[in-house]
Amino acid sequence: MKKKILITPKSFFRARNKADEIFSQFDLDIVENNTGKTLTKQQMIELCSDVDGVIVGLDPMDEEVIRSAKNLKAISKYGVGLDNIDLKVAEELGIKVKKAEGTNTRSVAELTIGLFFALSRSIPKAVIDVKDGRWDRTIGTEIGAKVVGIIGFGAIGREVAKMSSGLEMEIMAYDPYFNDIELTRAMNVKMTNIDEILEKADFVTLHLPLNEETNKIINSKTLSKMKQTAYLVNTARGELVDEDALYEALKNGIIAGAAQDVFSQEPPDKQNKLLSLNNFILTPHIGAYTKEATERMVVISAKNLIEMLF
Ligand SMILES: NC(=O)C1=CN([C@@H]2O[C@H](COP(=O)(O)OP(=O)(O)OC[C@H]3O[C@@H](n4cnc5c(N)ncnc54)[C@H](O)[C@@H]3O)[C@@H](O)[C@H]2O)C=CC1
Ligand SMILES: O=C(O)CCC(=O)C(=O)O
Repeated sequence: MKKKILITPKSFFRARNKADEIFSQFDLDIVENNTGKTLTKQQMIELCSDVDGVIVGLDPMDEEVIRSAKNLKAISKYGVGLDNIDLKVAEELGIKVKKAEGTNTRSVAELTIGLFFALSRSIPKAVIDVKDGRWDRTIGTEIGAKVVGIIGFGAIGREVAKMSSGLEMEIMAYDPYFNDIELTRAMNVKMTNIDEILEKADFVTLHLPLNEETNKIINSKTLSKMKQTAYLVNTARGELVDEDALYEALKNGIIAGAAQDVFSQEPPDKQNKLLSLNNFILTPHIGAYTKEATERMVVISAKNLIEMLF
């Protein structure tokens, strides 16, 4: 029987041909998000009203959207963060949910390491300076032998650890749900508590999911435990960091700098105070935006949806 599906992520359509090979074997009526943007809740309610399945990016799939989608049987996440999907309601209604596990691990880890360098050598400032006619040779710091503190030791956290090890960094990690001691020994990673990470790390990097437990895990109290010379890097989710507290910490020299790929509101408001700070750098949620990762996300999210629907 024909199934109607909705595909929302903009970058899905760049590698669309990879999914067509999979879709062509099934009887599908495909609706596409042609706005080129993340959809609003109202748009999701309208577009999901009669679909059997959805491949969803960062668009809201909250309780109201899910309950209003009367035919919905499957949600395939284009990516790995499930924080935009109300998993409890989906479970209650028997709607299957699957993420495209591991598809963007390498890309996010590479961006994270790139942000370490961007911060430690003030690369964004240096580019702007020279283009604006200033020859200001800022003295940075080396990364080798510095301590990286990884909060969330899942797929991306472990990939960052591997790359940090190649840079000869000392590696610490905090993850209350990770207990493969053999692996951490083999990787030369010290598993510890969050306080030791905050107190000792030169780079604190976030790789944990957003949920009730982790919302604002970085706040004025945790920031105050960090070294004045330390950098915070967030390529996970904006809401993990209290942005007002981060602004105060950066402005008052509580920490040296921060980089974010993600914001609690995307795109951030032009008035967002963080954007006015020289020691704050950012990228527009491009962690998974590589040719390789998007192709993997397209293939796996398409396969996952088909598996759940047929
Ligand atoms: N910037 C971007 O474009 C992307 C961002 N992400 C974000 O990165 C996150 C991590 O992705 P993966 O590593 O693939 O997920 P994963 O599920 O493999 O790893 C997450 C790890 O966090 C740990 N964790 C859970 N609660 C924790 C807590 N309270 N404290 C410390 N650790 C905790 C889990 O035990 C798990 O090991 C995603 O949830 C997503 O929000 C993921 C992909 C792309
Ligand atoms: O870039 C995307 O659309 C999704 C990437 C992401 O944030 C995730 O995988 O959770």
